[in-house]
Amino acid sequence: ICAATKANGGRSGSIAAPLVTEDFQKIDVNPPKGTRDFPPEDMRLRNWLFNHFKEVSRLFGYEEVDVPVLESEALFIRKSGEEIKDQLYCFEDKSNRRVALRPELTPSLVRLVIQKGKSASFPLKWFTLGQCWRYERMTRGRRREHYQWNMDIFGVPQVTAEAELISSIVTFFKRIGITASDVGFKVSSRKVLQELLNKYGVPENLFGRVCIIIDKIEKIPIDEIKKELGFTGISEDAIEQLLQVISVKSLDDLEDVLGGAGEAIADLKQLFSLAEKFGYSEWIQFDASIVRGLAYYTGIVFEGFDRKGKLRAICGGGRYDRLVSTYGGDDTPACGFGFGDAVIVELLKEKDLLPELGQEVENIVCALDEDLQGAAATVATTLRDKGQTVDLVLESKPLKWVFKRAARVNARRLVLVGKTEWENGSVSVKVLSSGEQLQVKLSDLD
Ligand SMILES: CC(=O)Nc1cnc2ccccc2c1
Repeated sequence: ICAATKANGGRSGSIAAPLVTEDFQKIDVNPPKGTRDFPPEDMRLRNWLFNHFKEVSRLFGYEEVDVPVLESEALFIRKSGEEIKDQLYCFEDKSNRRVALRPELTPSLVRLVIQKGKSASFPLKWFTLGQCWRYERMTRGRRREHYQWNMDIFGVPQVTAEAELISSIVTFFKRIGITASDVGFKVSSRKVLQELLNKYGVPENLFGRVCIIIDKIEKIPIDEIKKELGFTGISEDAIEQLLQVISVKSLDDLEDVLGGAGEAIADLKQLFSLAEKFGYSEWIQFDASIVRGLAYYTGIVFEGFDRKGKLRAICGGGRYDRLVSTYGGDDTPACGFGFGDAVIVELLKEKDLLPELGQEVENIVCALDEDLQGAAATVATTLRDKGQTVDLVLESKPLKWVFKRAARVNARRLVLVGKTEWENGSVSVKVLSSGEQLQVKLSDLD
């Protein structure tokens, strides 16, 4: 108990102005830079969104897992020039361990898969919802945390895995009223780049770096891209070919450039035909310029976008077949996606699809005078034991106050405990919508 409260005999509030000792100064009531509080009305929207995330994951038969927000820094040290690494929220703890607040969830899931090792019965279909962090210079005023929904499949090399993941996101969108005319998915495969780099004899270990540079194609000028690609040591005409191949507009054009024999074409063709069967063809389109900004993707990559082009990517994911082995596990195929809680809310606002979520309480229970407070407590407990929500008035208040509160918490009915009724075991119930008032025996209250 802080000193100030102790000085008041352990109670704070109504006595003479609470003593504030010199030990405490006024605190800043805002949350740390780049972070958010969730007061009740924001928390209702967040729970609404997260319940849809979780319901969809369960609909698809995925199991929920959780991993710590704090991880060893080593989990996120990758030498591929990713933005996520520059912004790592890392520090040294009191035992001189290098630790980090996770910037994403996938590495932790992979760590857990390896930890489970042989005891894991594949395929694993996991989902999780967790807060992720980045440390950005506040110059950009961007957020330093967001919540991410992830669904991942371990142990399935076929494209059916990616097809099912996209289907789960389409299911989510449809549940909240978003249609294929609002959003779409751009789909490509990193095997396109891989086949091209192999053709030019570019060493495998440059693959991640090249992808990260290409991912910036819309964000920095093209000759900056060329310069950065040049630094990796790949040849001029390889660079020309690269930039040419990521601008093709259709799978057929891609086939002309790459030839029809490669895995990239085969995977993408299979994905588009599965999309037909899953019923989400009108949601997806091939877009060779999609690489995504994480180094570890190795195959199909996809991202959800708003067709008006006003917002950043809504979600994104893909196949990462080498990550488990890179971290020291067996050679396990894997794919998954991340879906943040920020852009989707902007989209819902845009489309006027934000739900109206008020507090819902079934009963307000109130004693009509203070020596019936105990009786009110009994009534509240009786109702709560029947699974009814009760807002029990905890101090004696004028009836006008009680009616105002009933309106604010959107109570369905008022349960008033009065002297005479209570003497014959009854309470008076007022249904607020109809104004109907009736005497009810406590035993009949439901
Ligand atoms: C729009 C938004 O808030 N993005 C966001 C916010 N915080 C993050 C934190 C870690 C990684 C990615 C993040 C992304």
